[in-house]
Amino acid sequence: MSGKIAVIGTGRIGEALLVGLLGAGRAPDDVLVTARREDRAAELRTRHGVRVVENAEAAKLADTLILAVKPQDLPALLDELAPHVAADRLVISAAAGITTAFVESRLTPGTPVVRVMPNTPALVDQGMSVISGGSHASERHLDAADAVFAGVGRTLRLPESQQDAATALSGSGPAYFYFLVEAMIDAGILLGLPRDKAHELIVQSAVGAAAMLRDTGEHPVALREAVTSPGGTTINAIRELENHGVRAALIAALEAARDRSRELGAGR
Ligand SMILES: NC(=O)C1=CN([C@@H]2O[C@H](COP(=O)(O)OP(=O)(O)OC[C@H]3O[C@@H](n4cnc5c(N)ncnc54)[C@H](O)[C@@H]3O)[C@@H](O)[C@H]2O)C=CC1
Ligand SMILES: O=C(O)[C@@H]1CCC=N1
Repeated sequence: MSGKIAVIGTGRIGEALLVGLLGAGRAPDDVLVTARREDRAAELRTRHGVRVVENAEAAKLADTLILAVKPQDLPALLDELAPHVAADRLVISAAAGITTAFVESRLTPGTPVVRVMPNTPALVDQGMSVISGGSHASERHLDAADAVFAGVGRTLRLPESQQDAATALSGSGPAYFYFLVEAMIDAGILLGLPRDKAHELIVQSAVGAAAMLRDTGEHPVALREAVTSPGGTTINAIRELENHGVRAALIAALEAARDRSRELGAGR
């Protein structure tokens, strides 16, 4: 399935996907976006050279619709789009928590719906997108969704029952790393380093650690052990992390994110 793609709701993740799609070589003429406010529409036109259209027009013109509005705004958007979405279109929802069954229930019966949980590193082609099909999504539709998101990073298919967990891990995941980086830069300040130098040291350490995780195939425990010299500095830091319950805090944090994803979908 090729043709035009529309990003409906071009906020933070919508724009990240847009940039990723254009960066992956999709022609600006083949990408439509929608925005609620005219100043935002003008910004998107100037910044990315894409056509900004009304939601209804996007639904009529695009073969694939990516819905990237907040879960709370999705019901109203679906009601607005439904009369204009032909049942041969592919509808991809990126809304946390919202089930394909809910989206299907608001559209023409038989419309293929795919649920995708992307993440913002799609902006730099390093996204992680988790894909699940609804009841009318065939292998061809899943392949089509896969092809769109593979252009902006890695993709993984999981049963929809695991999407709330995936949302907690990879959808929200980048935020946890930014939080850690922010805290580690603060530590650099405490240790007397200038902020820009602390930033450089931590960001490059994060990039290096991420590349090691991805490229060596080593388990994170082995990689951490290789940094942790007997009687050295790292083990003192690790002891403090364990004393402060950082591992348990992360487990609880991701569980809370998973629960919120479930809540967002509940009753819808
Ligand atoms: N921000 C992220 O890292 C991720 C977000 N998501 C999901 O993506 C969705 C959007 O999240 P964000 O981008 O963070 O929110 P956001 O608030 O930055 O973007 C939502 C955009 O949708 C627009 N919008 C709302 N109703 C509209 C309508 N009827 N027609 C056209 N545009 C409309 C808003 O004006 C806004 O620009 C949510 O459902 C979220 O669960 C999924 C994965 C990652
Ligand atoms: O915070 C949120 O609800 C969205 C979903 C995953 C990442 N951001």
